[in-house]
Amino acid sequence: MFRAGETVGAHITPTTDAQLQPNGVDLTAAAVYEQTEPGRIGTDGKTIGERREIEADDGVFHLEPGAYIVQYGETVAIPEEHIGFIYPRSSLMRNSCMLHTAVWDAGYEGKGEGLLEVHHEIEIEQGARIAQIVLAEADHDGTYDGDYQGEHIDTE
Ligand SMILES: O=c1ccn([C@H]2C[C@H](O)[C@@H](COP(=O)(O)OP(=O)(O)OP(=O)(O)O)O2)c(=O)[nH]1
Repeated sequence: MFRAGETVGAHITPTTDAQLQPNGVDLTAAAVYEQTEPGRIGTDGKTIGERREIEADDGVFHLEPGAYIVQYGETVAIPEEHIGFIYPRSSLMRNSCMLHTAVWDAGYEGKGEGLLEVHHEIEIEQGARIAQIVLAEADHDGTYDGDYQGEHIDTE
C-alpha cells in the first residue's frame, strides 16, 4: 500500500505545506550538473564521471536540451518496511522534460539525485518543485548501506 502524503512528509526535511501532495511530497531542484567525463559501471564496482555545476542566473537555471543531473533540496529518509519511488512533476513532463529515477531503498538517507532530460529549452528556478516522492510498504532484506548513504546531507 502507498502511504498518504502527510505520512511521507514525516520522512522528508525540510518541507513546506506547498510540497505536501495527496499521495506524496514534492521535491525541489537545489543544484544542476552536467557530466563532463565518462563514468564506469563494472562487475566489481562503479565510478561516477566528473561533472560541472550549472550556475543559476539570478536564481534561475537556463537549460538547453540535453541531459543533466539534478540534486534535490530535501533530505529523504526511507523508513524500514518501505520503498520510495520518484516521479516527475507533471508540469515538467508537459514542458517536454523528464526525470529518470531508480529505486530508493529502505534505510537510505540523503539528498538524492535524478537524471533530468531536457527536450526543449526550459527555465527552472532554484528551489522550484520538480519531482514527487511516494512511499510504498515493502518487505526487504537488510537496509541500504551503499556508497550514497548520507550523500549531500550537509549541503543547504
Ligand atoms: O533516482 C534515484 C534513486 C535512488 N537514489 C538513492 C536512493 C538509493 O537508496 C540510493 C542507491 O541507489 P541504488 O542502490 O540504485 O544505487 P547503486 O548504483 O546500486 O549503488 P550502491 O552500490 O551504493 O547500492 O540512491 C537517488 O538518489 N535517486
